[in-house]
Amino acid sequence: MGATFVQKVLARAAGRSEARVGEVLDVRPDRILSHDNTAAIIAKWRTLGQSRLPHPERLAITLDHAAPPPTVRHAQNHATIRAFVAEQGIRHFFEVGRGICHQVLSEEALVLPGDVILGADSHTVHFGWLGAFGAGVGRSEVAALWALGRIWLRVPPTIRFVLRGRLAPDVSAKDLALHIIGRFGADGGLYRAVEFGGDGLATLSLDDRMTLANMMAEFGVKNAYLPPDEHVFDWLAERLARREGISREAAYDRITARALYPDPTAEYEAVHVIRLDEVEPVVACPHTVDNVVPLSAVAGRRIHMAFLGTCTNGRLSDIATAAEIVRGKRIAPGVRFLVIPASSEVLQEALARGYIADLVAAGATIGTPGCGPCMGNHLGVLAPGEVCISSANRNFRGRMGTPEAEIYLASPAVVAASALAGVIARPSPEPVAVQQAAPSAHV
Ligand SMILES: CC(C)[C@H](C(=O)O)[C@@H](O)C(=O)O
Ligand code: SF4
Repeated sequence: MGATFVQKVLARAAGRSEARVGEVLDVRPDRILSHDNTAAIIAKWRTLGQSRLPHPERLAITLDHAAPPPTVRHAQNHATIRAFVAEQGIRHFFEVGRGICHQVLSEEALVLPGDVILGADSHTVHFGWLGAFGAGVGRSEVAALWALGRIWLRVPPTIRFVLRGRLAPDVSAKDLALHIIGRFGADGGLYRAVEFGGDGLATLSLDDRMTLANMMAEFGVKNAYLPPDEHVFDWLAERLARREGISREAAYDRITARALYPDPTAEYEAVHVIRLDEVEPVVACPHTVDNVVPLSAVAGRRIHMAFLGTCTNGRLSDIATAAEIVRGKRIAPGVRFLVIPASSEVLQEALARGYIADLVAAGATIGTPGCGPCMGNHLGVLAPGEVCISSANRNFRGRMGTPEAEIYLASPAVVAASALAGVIARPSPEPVAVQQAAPSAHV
């Protein structure tokens, strides 16, 4: 019998030739991620009697969740992390403004196909976009990982999604992810691995693949996996070559050498075929990500803020889409349109291509690359009674500040179109009529 991706990748990281589903393995990750929560991990690690990291090169730390720091407490937190980074000689450290951990580690080619990355962040499943095993773990686990370099992981069963066809032009990878979560439930993938396959996969851009893998955290999965192709290898090779000062060819060889693919005879818990051309624009309504309805069911709902950003949809293609929609127009009175690029690389490219100028001319506000108000830390939280349309991945009650606000999740195109219309809107050249009576939040 063949093996799934997760069986192969965990077996290799445990120094074994194979692994059965349900087996607990002693896994050695290639990379250990943490961010602003690193200070809490340092404290736990010290209580384990530790004072020197045995493998500082395996760590990667970003300052992104409250960056720049909004309070003295946050600033002190960052200062503690910087002191630790200097003390332990941690090379892979990314300052305020560099961007969100998942985006930055991808751009820096610090995670390669076939790698195992564990992070103190639930969206570490993101790295499935490039064919790595990424999983979130708790802060205590990270402290133990720093000390021991190993952790027990149970090999999960796998659900396979076979993608066929192509998404319609007004449908995005965000709609696809929400479609899956809405159909199978927010716990549909609990302690499961998901694998994507099928000829539809090749039609997804790299940004789309990142969005899809990232959103699988909201499906409850242990990890997500998309088989890496030459587009992924090329994207990484250029970056790895730059970072390591090696030739592109040498980087390419290193990247492809460890890529893993499931066997055609692998056993799956379930296989679902998704016809991409049947996926429609959707919105996740407050206050759960699986409260998914067709866009038309909530179109016309009055909004106060439109937020474009996060590790889910803060990339160049997302900003390009938004810029195209608002170019030469003005955002609706009474609406704030907040745009926060996922990284400094995204911001620089968006500046060079004129997208930021278009957005600012239309009345948008641009924030420092990072998480922004995604989890309610700073940079644009909501007031009681306010409604936000957001390109993020979570709409839990209280997520962006007050429990009395409502968050609707949608694609970047819908976020931008809604910023113009002042109501949840489908991107369209036609003017959108404001609905007088707002429909219930729980449509
Ligand atoms: C702060 C961090 C631990 C958290 C996570 O694990 O996902 C955050 O990134 C989030 O999106 O809620
Ligand atoms: S952007 Fe949001 S979801 Fe992503 S890591 Fe930051 S807080 Fe978490």
